[in-house]
Amino acid sequence: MSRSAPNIIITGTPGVGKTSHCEQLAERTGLKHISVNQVVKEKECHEGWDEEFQSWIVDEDKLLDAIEDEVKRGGCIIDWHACDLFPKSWIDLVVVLRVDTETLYDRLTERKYPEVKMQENIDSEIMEVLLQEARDAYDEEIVVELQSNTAEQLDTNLDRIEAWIGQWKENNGVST
Ligand SMILES: Nc1ncnc2c1ncn2[C@@H]1O[C@H](COP(=O)(O)OP(=O)(O)OP(=O)(O)O)[C@@H](O)[C@H]1O
Repeated sequence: MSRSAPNIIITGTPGVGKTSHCEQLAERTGLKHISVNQVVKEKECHEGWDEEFQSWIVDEDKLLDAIEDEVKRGGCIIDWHACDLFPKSWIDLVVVLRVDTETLYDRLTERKYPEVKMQENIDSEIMEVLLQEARDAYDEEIVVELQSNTAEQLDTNLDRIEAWIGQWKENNGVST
């Protein structure tokens, strides 16, 4: 099935700014924001709640089944802190958001994250875990790393992604 608009994953360590980017990008472009957290919760794509990490234990097969039809039509912005479970054939662009350690620390402190979760996320950002995961799972040319420390960077990122969507549509013969 050919897509009428590209599918984009916006990923990164919790607190980098995925939701902020996805919501504003959806508003600007009309693409659909798929918040995986919300899908997991609403469609019960999980095997229970992890108390220590305060997060759902995701059933990936159920999750993929839940979003497959929508994603295959195209025009989805997938918002999640993991990316390698989505089939390569579904995805046109993977944006990995990055943030400085101090900024991430402040954002997670504000959210009152449990200590174990806070440390895990900060380590993960320092070790570039999500960037590596994206590079391992997708072709190099569709993986883009963008900084998300400031509101100015967020705006510039949105401009870049919006321009990329326009270019994708042109390349794929989709009128805008
Ligand atoms: N580029 C940015 N500049 C300044 N503040 C930002 C930026 N991106 C996000 N923030 C702020 O950081 C906090 C976390 O952002 P957001 O919820 O978008 O992150 P997230 O990656 O979606 O987190 P999670 O994975 O937990 O859902 C919010 O208070 C948001 O306003």
